[in-house]
Amino acid sequence: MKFQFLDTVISSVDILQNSVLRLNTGNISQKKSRERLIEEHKKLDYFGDKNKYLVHTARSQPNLSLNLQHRISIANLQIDHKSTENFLLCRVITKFINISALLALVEDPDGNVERLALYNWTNIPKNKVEQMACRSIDQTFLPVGTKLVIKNLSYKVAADKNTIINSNNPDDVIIIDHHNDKLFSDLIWTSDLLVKKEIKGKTVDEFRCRGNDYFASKNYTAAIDEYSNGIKLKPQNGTLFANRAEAYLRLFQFRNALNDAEVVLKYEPSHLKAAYRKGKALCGLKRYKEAIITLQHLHQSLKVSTDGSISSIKQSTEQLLKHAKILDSENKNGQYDYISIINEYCERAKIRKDSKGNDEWVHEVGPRLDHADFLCKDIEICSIKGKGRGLIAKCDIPENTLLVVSKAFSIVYSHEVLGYAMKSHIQNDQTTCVASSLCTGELITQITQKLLEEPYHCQEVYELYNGLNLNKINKNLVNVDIIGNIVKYNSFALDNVIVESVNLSGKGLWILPSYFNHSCIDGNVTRFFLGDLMFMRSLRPILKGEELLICYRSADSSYEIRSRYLKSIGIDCQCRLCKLDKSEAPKTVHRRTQLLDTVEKLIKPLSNDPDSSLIKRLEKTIFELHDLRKEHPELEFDTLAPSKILALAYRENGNQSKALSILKEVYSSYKNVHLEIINGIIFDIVLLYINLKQMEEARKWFDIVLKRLVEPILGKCMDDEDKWKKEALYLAEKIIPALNSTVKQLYNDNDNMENA
Ligand SMILES: C[S@@+](CC[C@H](N)C(=O)[O-])C[C@H]1O[C@@H](n2cnc3c(N)ncnc32)[C@H](O)[C@@H]1O
Repeated sequence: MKFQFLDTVISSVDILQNSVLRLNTGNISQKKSRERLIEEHKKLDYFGDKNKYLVHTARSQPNLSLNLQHRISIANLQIDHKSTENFLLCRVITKFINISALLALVEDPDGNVERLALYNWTNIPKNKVEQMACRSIDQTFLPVGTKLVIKNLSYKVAADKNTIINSNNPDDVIIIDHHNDKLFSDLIWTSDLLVKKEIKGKTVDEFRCRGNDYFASKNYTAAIDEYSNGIKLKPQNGTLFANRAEAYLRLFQFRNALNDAEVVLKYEPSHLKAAYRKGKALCGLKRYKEAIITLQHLHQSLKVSTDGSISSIKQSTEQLLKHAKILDSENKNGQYDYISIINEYCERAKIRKDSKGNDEWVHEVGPRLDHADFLCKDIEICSIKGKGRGLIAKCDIPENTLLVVSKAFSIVYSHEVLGYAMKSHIQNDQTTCVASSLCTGELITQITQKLLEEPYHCQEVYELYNGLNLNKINKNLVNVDIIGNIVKYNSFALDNVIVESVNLSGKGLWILPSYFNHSCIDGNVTRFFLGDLMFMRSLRPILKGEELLICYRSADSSYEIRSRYLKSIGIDCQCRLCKLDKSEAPKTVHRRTQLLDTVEKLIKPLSNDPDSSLIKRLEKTIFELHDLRKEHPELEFDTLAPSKILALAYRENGNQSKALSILKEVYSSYKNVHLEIINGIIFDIVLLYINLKQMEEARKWFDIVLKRLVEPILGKCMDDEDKWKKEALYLAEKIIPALNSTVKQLYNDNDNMENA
């Protein structure tokens, strides 16, 4: 299967190769030792394609003539530079493995080692005769010791951020054998010269120390290798298992971490660190109750211990136990401390100014938050006619009830693929489009990588693939085609929340929210993102048996845009808005398109100086747009944005009361529709009242917008209104810092705030 990301086509095999490379190679961009590279290459073998292929025959050229001056060493290769004149003389030092390209390690005469990827060497045979000639890529393919000359090579940074030599044309690779090796007969290979001193077998302790060194440099994959080598020598070594458990925790491989911690505890039940790590792994695996029992047990034994050296683990255990209890309560009761979650979010999404005043991420990745999932017991997944599965209310559900909280299975932020500087400084439609495409590609790769690491997740992910017969596929086998489809049909784009003027965008896969079906206009569930956490609440009272629906694409985008997207994911939406849109006469559709074009042209120069003729033309167009839908004014959304602009134009012309009346009219017509633009309209009303110094009215409207902004997170105010409002204000200012100055104007001293 091929995936198109902008103008780049990537095959599922390439995605698999990237994932396998990342999985098996310590993701550090630094030159690695020969030993380390060999270790990593060995691990790729497991993922190698064992099928037989028609393989290009490597050439030996008896009359090869080369200008030896153009021989280049691996150390002199330049990233992203294609060398047409120079050639590389190298020698194969590992067997080749087929993962979309043929991968092996080569050394040059100076002893430098690098990865080599040979592309376009294999073919899938078409006919029987060719099939006979097929072979597997094994030890006999360009065996270890084969000397090669490679022309036209390029040097790249691969998906795992390590370097790799690429050759795309088999004709550029020439075997150096007895026919032509005279060319290099004077050359001495450094590795041949090395005195082969007897390498003493490493001890368990040496493996442990090397593992610790890798751990300290945050290369957890390499650390795991070293600990594993030590474990092979001495399978009862508790320290190695305990250390490896921590390395697995750092890589979020909780099942592996738990296994290791349990091995230690089997032999050494009082191993404190292993018990702590077991508690952590259980939290990661969402087995909160077991985590609490483990940690309580540990806490108890630490309490009675008189050993002074354990104070730090005592403290961490107390903290982790407290956290496990919080996670358990979140999971069981849906009780979330929103203030602390928002604080945690702001901390992790922190931006600071660099010396030139540019925004700079303190955290290059994330934010990813550590909170539990929640599923309201009053809803369930059922089969829905014509839609596959969906969610149904088991009983009547009040407005603003927390239905689901879900942590992303995997999330990719735009700044992680683009770099924050690029995202913030070249923010335009094109960047957004590039970012979205890159995020999708990266999301598929990361999910693939996660499933390769922990195949037990496959089932919950594959079950999202509507229409997939799970009996027919191997649930533990990672399949990039399936993952690609799951991402296409189920991924969510992050489309809200602004913290410190940072617009976090990205894409993710959330498991439970993926079961919600779509309605353009009759959605009864809203979603709200805080980093990788998605909160879903009922938008209005929902009756028993009613389907819970979210909106995949906003109703105020045109039918053309909406339906194009919905069709791409197999939805022929039958909501009242789509039915009306579909039933419209072509003449009406054409006229609307013309009018919307006119609006577009009219509002473009508006930011300069809106004159009265422009206002008149805008009013005329808005009137006509209304008129096109006069039978169904409740389903007319085209005039929302132009009306907001019209009000702005009146305000710029000094007619604030007219601006106010336009905005208030829009609000009263659309206040029950869940559209983000309505919040902007109410906020404009607040600002107009502030300008008019009518603070009481301003505060009244501010309360309306505050509720609309914060209720999706905090829920409705239940009893203590003052407390609710204080929390709401705090959250709103964190989420939308632009509110800060408005709040100050509205409640310009602390006393007023107290009375708010
Ligand atoms: C995110 S999934 C929702 C869960 C899905 N129904 C399932 O069983 O896995 C999106 C898919 O659900 C179906 N779907 C969602 N909303 C729909 C609607 N309004 N009408 C028809 N199919 C819908 C489409 O097949 C769509 O590709």
